[in-house]
Amino acid sequence: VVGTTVNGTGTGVLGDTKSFKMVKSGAYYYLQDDTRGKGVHTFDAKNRTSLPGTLWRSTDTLLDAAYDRAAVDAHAYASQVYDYYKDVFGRNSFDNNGAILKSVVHYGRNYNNAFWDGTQMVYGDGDGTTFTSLSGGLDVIAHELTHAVTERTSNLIYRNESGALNESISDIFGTLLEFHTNNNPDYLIGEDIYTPNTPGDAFRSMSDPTAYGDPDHYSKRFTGTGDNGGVHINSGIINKAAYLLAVGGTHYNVSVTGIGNEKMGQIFYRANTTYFTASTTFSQARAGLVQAAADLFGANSQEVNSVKQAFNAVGVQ
Ligand SMILES: O=C(O)[C@H](CCc1ccccc1)CC1(C(=O)N[C@@H](Cc2c[nH]c3ccccc23)C(=O)O)CCCC1
Ligand SMILES: [Ca+2]
Ligand SMILES: [Ca+2]
Ligand SMILES: [Zn+2]
Repeated sequence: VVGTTVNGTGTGVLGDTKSFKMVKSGAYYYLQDDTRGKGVHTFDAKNRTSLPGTLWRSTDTLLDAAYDRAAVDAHAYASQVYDYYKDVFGRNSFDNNGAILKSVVHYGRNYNNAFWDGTQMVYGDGDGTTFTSLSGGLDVIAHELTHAVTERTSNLIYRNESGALNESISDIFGTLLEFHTNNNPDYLIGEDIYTPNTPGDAFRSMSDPTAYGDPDHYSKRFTGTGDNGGVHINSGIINKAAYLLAVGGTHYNVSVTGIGNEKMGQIFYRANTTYFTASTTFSQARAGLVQAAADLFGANSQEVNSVKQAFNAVGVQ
């Protein structure tokens, strides 16, 4: 819509208060942020599955009803992910040309998932037991938006090893968003929205993928056809390598010197946007990450050595 920017405030999925930009047009206020790129727009699918639904409209700037919570987080967290890519990597939205960030909430009925469909981020409300509204997890939103970045850069094929690499990159930046914004950061994925009645669990772990049945070494990779050849399963191998690269540690008797989250993120961002291609395998990813680290820190740097150690530790040469 065409209108004037105003400040909105609201309650998120976890009951936390946050502020965001809205546009006032006539008598209504919309979840439209005109201050970031070409805009951040949040829609309401009204529990149906036609997309994108309608641009979120309110009669005031206070979104504190239960039905508003999913939209508040989708809008505020999408803005935070926009700011991260702009401030940290100088990337203006997923297309690096300010593309409008579209989010849709209240998709379907009790829909226990979320996805990037090539045009927008779509979030279900969950069934209230296995999941609560999936836009309530900053790591989930950054995960989905990173699929858009990957699609516009390496465009890693969403199947087998390139797909698991695609998945891991999304988990990595989902996690880096939590640390960058200091939003209860951890190396778990989906902890804020998974099993709302059970604290401390998640559906994936980067620090210990085996905690949720995912492999933490190449010798344990899934070779079946399910899950597009295990894209959400074998991502554990790269997730573990990324965790070790950032934090350090000894894994299967291989010691890795940690270099910190920021440098790990820089290396993965540069590799994904410069060296990875649609068909990049785990082994080729190692080479691309080594090259990215060399570009950033020098061929004989600790960072380069730590990338090699991390991939040795998960059995990828
Ligand atoms: O973006 C993705 O990789 C996932 C997209 C899944 C999807 C793909 C195509 C159509 C619909 C849904 C969504 C997320 C995901 O990892 N989903 C996993 C785990 C999961 C979520 N909800 C589930 C319900 C049942 C089984 C598994 C799941 C999956 O779909 O495998 C990412 C972060 C949070 C949810
Ligand atoms: Ca997390
Ligand atoms: Ca839980
Ligand atoms: Zn994903």
